[in-house]
Amino acid sequence: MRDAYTVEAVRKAEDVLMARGPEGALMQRAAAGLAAVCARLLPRVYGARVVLLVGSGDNGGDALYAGARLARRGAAVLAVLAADRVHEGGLAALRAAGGRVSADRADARAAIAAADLVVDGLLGIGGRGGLREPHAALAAHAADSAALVVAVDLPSGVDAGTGAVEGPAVRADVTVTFGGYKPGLLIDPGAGRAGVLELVDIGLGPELPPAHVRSPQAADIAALLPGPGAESDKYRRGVLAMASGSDRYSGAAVLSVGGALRGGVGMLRYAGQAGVVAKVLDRWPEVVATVLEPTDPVAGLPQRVAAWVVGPGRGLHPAAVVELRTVLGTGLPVLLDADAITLLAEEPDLVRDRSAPTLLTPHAGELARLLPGVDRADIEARRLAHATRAAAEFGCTVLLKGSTTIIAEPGRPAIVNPTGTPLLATAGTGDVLAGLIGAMLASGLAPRDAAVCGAYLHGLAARLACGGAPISASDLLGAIPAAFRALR
Ligand SMILES: NC(=O)C1=CN([C@@H]2O[C@H](COP(=O)(O)OP(=O)(O)OC[C@H]3O[C@@H](n4cnc5c(N)ncnc54)[C@H](OP(=O)(O)O)[C@@H]3O)[C@@H](O)[C@H]2O)[C@@H](O)CC1
Ligand SMILES: [K+]
Repeated sequence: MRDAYTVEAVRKAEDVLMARGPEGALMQRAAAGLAAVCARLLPRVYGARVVLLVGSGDNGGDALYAGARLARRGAAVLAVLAADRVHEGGLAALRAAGGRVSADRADARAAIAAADLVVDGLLGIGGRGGLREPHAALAAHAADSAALVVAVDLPSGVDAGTGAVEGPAVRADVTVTFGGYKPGLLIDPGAGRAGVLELVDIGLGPELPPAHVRSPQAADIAALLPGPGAESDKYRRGVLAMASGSDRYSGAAVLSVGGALRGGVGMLRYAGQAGVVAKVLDRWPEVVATVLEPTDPVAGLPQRVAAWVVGPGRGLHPAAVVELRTVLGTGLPVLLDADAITLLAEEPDLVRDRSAPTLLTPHAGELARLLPGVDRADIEARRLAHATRAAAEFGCTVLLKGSTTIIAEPGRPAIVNPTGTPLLATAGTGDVLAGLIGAMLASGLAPRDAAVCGAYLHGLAARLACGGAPISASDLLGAIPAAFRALR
């Protein structure tokens, strides 16, 4: 698990340690860790051309002390100063180690273009908003250079707490972060700027509160996943009921059912209109299906099931409303996706008043419907805040789909899924996800764990499907078994 902490929590922990230890000890630990990662990344430290981008704060101090360490090992280190005043001790250490210092813009540009390694020490957790000048120009030069870019603590211009990027920001190949991850390193757009993450332990651990945000790794998912035991039968593995698709959107039914079957559901009971039932059975003969009568849309809904998935491609007509009320009226775990979320926006109390486990899986546009006064762009820019708010307002688990999928539940740290990929931004992949998570719910996982496992496998399957080439939702279905195998 990667644990991320708010800036306030990190600063508080640092204060406690600084009051206890010798002055500057934390910065020396940070700089030593940073220099070690830089040395590892360079083919040879001796003679390597290293440029430090140095801002006015302690982030620049880290860069200067690390630069001094590299200079002592024979690297040609140049510090480019972005402010009139920079960390004095760090500057003195660099000079004493034989490093050079420049504040000349033309010099800086040429040196960055010719560098092997650029160390971004412009801003750390003290940064606010998009980069000002000359920081922005230096970040642009680093982006134009063939040099490897290593960010100190976080890429400058990324908001440490949220991952928001408001204007120019550094794009790093590697980010060396200190004491604990910051949410902005795990959540897009910040996560996309951070490259590979390296955590340096500076001893904050015992002073940190519980994580604000967590990001599960492969071993965490493997430990959560239900596996069929020797005595499993189809009922113990879970029976899932599904109300997805319609004669108009039959693909949503075929894909969501496929997601559940590939997700390891013991038995799937599907209910829908005659035409869509035929298509589901044609593709997935293992499904137990019921045709719903137009005159009484709920009489034929499956009974004796462990969990429900409602909504993908189901439509917004009156029968869908009656169906949604009926399913939410059971005491079973229910996943609401797509059209069911749009309907819920009209009757939010259906979930607010519910005490049984409930999971909403909106994308940003759907979440905007649930949160009055917020638009899609706001949600994209501040995903963590809005997912957390929706979970609190509806008193349930919320999985916000997107470039970084976030899973929020009241009173628990939010989870960031690390396997997301832009390849998933294609029609039908959300239907597959709803089915996959439904299978986990039916097997008995709590909504948060089911959502975490489903999102992780879904992203991994997308990455495995075509080796980085564009994929369809059907390709994604085909790759789910490989994603499971990769975790075993
Ligand atoms: N605390 C510790 O024990 C340890 C801390 N450590 C390190 O310290 C880092 C935090 O250091 P920090 O607090 O000095 O802030 P930092 O991020 O360097 O910069 C603040 C300066 O930037 C400026 N500025 C802000 N926004 C800007 C913008 N958009 N564009 C341009 N400028 C902008 C702002 O100026 P202002 O806006 O106030 O005028 C202010 O002067 C932390 O990330 C880690 O690397 C480690 O050594 C471990 C021990
Ligand atoms: K930085």
